[in-house]
Amino acid sequence: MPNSTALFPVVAAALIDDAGRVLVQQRPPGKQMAGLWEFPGGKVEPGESPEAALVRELNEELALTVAAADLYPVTFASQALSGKHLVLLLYACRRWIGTPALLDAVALQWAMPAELRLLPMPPADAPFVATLERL
Ligand SMILES: Nc1nc2c([nH]c(=O)n2[C@H]2C[C@H](O)[C@@H](COP(=O)(O)OP(=O)(O)OP(=O)(O)O)O2)c(=O)[nH]1
Repeated sequence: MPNSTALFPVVAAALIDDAGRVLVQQRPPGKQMAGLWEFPGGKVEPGESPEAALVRELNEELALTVAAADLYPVTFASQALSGKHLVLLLYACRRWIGTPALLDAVALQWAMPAELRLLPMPPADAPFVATLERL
């Protein structure tokens, strides 16, 4: 029997600066997983490519201008989440225009990949940290 669980596509970016630090943001109160630290990004809207969605989200959440060509697929997570099935695509990005602005999150911080282990993050993100440490 086919599995009818709806896929829930989400894109996220590891913005990596010249020092090798990665930008994470803290989810605001009232949202699912409030208070956890995440990679900037969000849901892929119907009809949108993952890259277009991430370019849009980085602009909406951080006021950054990013070219789709500067988004490099790194890895993904696949897990059940609230009755749906989350497919979370992680991209790396080392080039953007602008300075990250706090438009959506409670707080932003640049952290070395090893330091991310100390932050509470959504369950799907845990394997991403080890992958980023190896980049
Ligand atoms: N952006 C992001 N979302 C993540 C990460 N890890 C993780 O499990 N998620 C989950 C949390 C949410 O269930 C979903 C993203 O939804 P969201 O509510 O942040 O998306 P959005 O920015 O499009 O939000 P909105 O327009 O509905 O306010 O993916 C992550 O590292 N970054």
